Amino acid sequence: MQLDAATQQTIDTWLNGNYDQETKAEIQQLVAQNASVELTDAFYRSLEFGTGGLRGIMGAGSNRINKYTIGTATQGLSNYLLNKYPGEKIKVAIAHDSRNKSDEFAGIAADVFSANGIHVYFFKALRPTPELSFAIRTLGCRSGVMLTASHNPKEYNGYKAYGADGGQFTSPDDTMVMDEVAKIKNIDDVKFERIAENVELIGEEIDQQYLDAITKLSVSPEAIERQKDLKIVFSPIHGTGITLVPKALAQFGFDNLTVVAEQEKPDGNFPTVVYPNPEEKEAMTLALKKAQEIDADLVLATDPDADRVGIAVKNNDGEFVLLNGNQTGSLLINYLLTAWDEKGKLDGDQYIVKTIVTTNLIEAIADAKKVKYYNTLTGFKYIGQLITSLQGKKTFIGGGEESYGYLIGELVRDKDAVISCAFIAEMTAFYKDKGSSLYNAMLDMYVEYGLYKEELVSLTKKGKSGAEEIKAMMEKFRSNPPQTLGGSKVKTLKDYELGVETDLIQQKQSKLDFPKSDVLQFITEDGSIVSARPSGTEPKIKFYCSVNAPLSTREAFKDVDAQLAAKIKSLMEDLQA
Ligand SMILES: O=P([O-])(O)O[C@H]1O[C@H](COP(=O)(O)O)[C@@H](O)[C@H](O)[C@H]1O
Ligand SMILES: [Mg+2]
Repeated sequence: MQLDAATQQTIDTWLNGNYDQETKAEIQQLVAQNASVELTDAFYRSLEFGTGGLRGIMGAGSNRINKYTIGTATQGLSNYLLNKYPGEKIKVAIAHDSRNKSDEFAGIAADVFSANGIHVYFFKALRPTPELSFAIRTLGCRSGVMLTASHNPKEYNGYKAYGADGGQFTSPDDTMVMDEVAKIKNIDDVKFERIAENVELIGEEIDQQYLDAITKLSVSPEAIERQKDLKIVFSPIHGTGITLVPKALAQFGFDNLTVVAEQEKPDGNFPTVVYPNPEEKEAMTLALKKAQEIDADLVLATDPDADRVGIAVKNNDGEFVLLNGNQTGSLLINYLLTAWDEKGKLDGDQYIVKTIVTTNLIEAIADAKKVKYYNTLTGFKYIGQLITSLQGKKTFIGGGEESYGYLIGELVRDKDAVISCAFIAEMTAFYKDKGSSLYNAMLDMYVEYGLYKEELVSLTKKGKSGAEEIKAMMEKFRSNPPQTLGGSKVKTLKDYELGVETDLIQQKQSKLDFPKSDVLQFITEDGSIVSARPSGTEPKIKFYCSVNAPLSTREAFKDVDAQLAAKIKSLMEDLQA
């Protein structure tokens, strides 16, 4: 069997150390089978904090999610907190989603925090990720963790780690936590013995505070009052959305909700879908079926930890169409700015946020409404960080990213599908109340600002060899960038890893004002953008394409849309040539 020395050493540590029999048996079985690929993947490194915290496949190994890696991460986080807040009675909050073992891992995190003398507010049953962010802020916690792998396949689990502001850790604290985790060389240095008096159960009282707070954000309660029978279909896709989305919609005033029965029950095997990800068309099938059956106005579906939401609306031919994250995000921002404007609430102090791989349509909308916009790197944690840095100086109206994540208001510092569902329903009611529909509101938005069409192409490359392949692809684009894309010259290259923007026509370079990140962007003379980056949560390389063209009328939509689809295809062919 061919294993490198460091990997072999880690395996030996696990086989000889204080790990339980079940774990050792799992490793020994792989050793007996000479499963060098599996062993390498499981042990060649320790799990690292990526875009969305720790995330990995469940199983034995330093590069897997198991009670030992969760325990070690929590010990590292505890050490960081104890250093940062010496002499203080530190409080943290813990929640978990519906995945297999999420509850068990949440218990381990509680054991370790409490054993370190940290007070734990422990959600006694599954809850959405955004509610954890809210709880951290409301309960004056210094940190919090959410046990979830978000929308990843069922084999995965993970650990989203939050700071005192309710946002996921960003630099320099993310590295400080990781350094503390890396310092733990021996599993015996992790305190697994729970101190029961340090663990306090929480639940309904936080739910109610959260629901009351988000209801106050509502901008168009009159429209909802008149359209309260808006027919909404909702699916939690076997996740945590069920705990709060129906209540939030009810509290906003909607009283005609149908929950997709087959997907209502939380279940870590996600038995009715291939992936529990509302970005996947297939995951929306049952919700769409229900919507057709009852002739609904709106379809909403949330991912397992209820921070993402996918939606579908009826087009003018009476068919339900799925909107992508750029469309929903643009619609939300357009609605919010319109409604704030109508109420005379825009006074120059407000702002919105998107990420660099999210549609520039949002910039066009903000410009037209004279509202300031910001771009951040991919990762909602950067949006959260920005909100915290501007808190008290400017007002955050809303923000979002292409990967189905949005947030309205400053109560939470992560994407929030509960708030988003309420506001997507509110905007649908708003346009219906004006005699239009959400679909027509989208067409009108395109007529006003131009039709922006985006597509995400991801290539999956698993394991150590996959990671190397992705690295090589990025290097190739970096050293040999495309000259033309979709028939138009590439005029700008942005390299966020080097922090440099190059004007390829004038051969001029300038600095990019962003933290370093492995992202490349090619911008053509006709305004198309292609961004390439390795995913930080899944073994994938991602290509984000964005093209746009003017749209003269609602009726011209299908033709212009088809032209833009063809353009994206040719762009992607050029890129892969
Ligand atoms: O997975 P989630 O929903 O927690 O979301 C996390 O991962 C997404 C995908 O990231 P990547 O492209 O690096 O895989 C990011 O867009 C998102 O901001 C982040 O919060
Ligand atoms: Mg999620």
